[in-house]
Amino acid sequence: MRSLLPWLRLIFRSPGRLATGAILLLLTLLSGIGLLALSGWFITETALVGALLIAGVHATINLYTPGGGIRFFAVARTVTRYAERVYNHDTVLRLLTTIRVVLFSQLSRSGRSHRHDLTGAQWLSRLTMDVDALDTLYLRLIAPAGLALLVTVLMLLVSAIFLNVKSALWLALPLLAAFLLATVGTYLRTRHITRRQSDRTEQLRSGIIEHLEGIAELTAAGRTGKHAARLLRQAFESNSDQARADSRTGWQLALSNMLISLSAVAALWLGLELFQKDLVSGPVMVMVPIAFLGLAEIYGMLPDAFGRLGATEASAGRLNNDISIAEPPRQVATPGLPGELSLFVSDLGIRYQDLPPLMTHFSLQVKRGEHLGIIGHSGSGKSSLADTLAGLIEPFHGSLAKQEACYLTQKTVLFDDTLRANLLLGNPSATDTELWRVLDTVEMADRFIAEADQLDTWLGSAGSRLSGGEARRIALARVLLSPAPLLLLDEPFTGVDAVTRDRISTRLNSCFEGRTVIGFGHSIDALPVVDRVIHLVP
Ligand SMILES: Nc1ncnc2c1ncn2[C@@H]1O[C@H](COP(=O)(O)OP(=O)(O)OP(=O)(O)O)[C@@H](O)[C@H]1O
Repeated sequence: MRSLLPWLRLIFRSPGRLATGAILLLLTLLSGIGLLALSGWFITETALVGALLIAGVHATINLYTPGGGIRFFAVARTVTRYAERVYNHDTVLRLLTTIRVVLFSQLSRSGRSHRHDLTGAQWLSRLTMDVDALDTLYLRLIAPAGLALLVTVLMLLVSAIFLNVKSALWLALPLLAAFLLATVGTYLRTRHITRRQSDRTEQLRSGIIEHLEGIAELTAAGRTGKHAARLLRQAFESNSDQARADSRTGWQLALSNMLISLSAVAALWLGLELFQKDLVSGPVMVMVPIAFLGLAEIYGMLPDAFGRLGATEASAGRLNNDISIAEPPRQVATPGLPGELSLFVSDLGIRYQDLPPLMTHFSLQVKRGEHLGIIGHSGSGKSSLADTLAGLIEPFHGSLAKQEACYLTQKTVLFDDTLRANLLLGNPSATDTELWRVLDTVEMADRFIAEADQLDTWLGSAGSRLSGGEARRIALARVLLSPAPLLLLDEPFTGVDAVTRDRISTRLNSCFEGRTVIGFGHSIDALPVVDRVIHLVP
């Protein structure tokens, strides 16, 4: 339950809205109960008056006031239900916005090192599922449970007034039991299953995304069937949990409904005793039990909501974990940058989560306009260092100061958009002439001049309409367009053949003039021309 606390605090940030929504829900429920109770009273009254008239006894009945009351409750029920739905769903959408904004602003502060274990699609799927589980916490669970208690107390007061206090106390017993069965009982009986089911669903969704992303590799290895069979098994396990939880929730609902019906029968029985002693009238004797039946509407909402509470806790736990790793950024000194330097790094330490440090006491000074190559074996920490210099990974100690930098990451990232839009990300004010010039530098101008749409050619999802080496050169062109004085290039020529690479390297010299460039690669050949080289040794 504790996992829900931060989210409950967030939900109760606007108590006025929540209270208004609850009042509208209460009015809907009371209109429904009023409609049932008054109709029961009226039908009994007319039946009794009819019987008296048949027996030749003089009797009169006022048809208009109760008839008007019944119409009032019927209209009020419809109107308040409509208003309640519109208002409360608007509240839920607002809550969703608040939760998303808070969550994403916290996550965006987290270092890249914390996000490596899931792909973008897996993150999206997981966060959507977990946030969706939270947004109905108030409307499905808190408001109905609170109102069920309130309406129950009101009903007991009505019984105390129309019957007597002793009857009300007797009637409180089955209602209290129905409430506990529908809420705490359902939660306790389903929480382990639904928590496990939530984890399994999360793993299944993640597995399906992985399957789709790796379908080419799986097909090539002839493992599609085996992989799909594993997913089907996971889906079966998740569905079995769901079925088990649904069955338990169904039983709780049935038992709680049975107790409400029992309370109605008990109210009739207690009323009958009072009727026989002439302490209540016949219509009142019928009205109270019928009003009790109206409680089934609000009680009926509870088992489903409490049956999902375990899954909601699991979602909240996962989100809390994401946020806790997202905060707080470590305090790394950012000294002033001496005028002649582009980058100053002193005593830097890099570490992934709780793993042993990847790098300690790393110091480096790069002069403005200098072209530096940092080379090392695979796994020596080049990309981690580049991420740290770019500010994507928070170092655990040391100090770092740099000029404004533009970073070509090791992974080529292109957006499902036009060539122009992809390039303009590097410099939104670049002219078409500048775009063609930079395309020429990376030897991609001819490729797109031949296209009908030229700069407006669509690149496809993640640049899927380009070869690996072509996509890399477009990503490089985007970085070259940036006006940043410091460029960080992680393996800039991945996928580009050696002859093309050498030609582009020569052209890059003029682009790099006056700018500081730090290239990261396995060997000096993999980088543009550099003035100085550093070897990273793991
Ligand atoms: N998110 C992460 N969590 C834990 N360890 C990581 C993470 N990312 C990288 N590492 C580890 O850090 C080490 C350095 O990785 P890094 O990617 O920086 O090396 P690299 O020199 O760029 O390698 P390559 O040339 O193969 O790209 C490796 O041992 C790698 O397994």
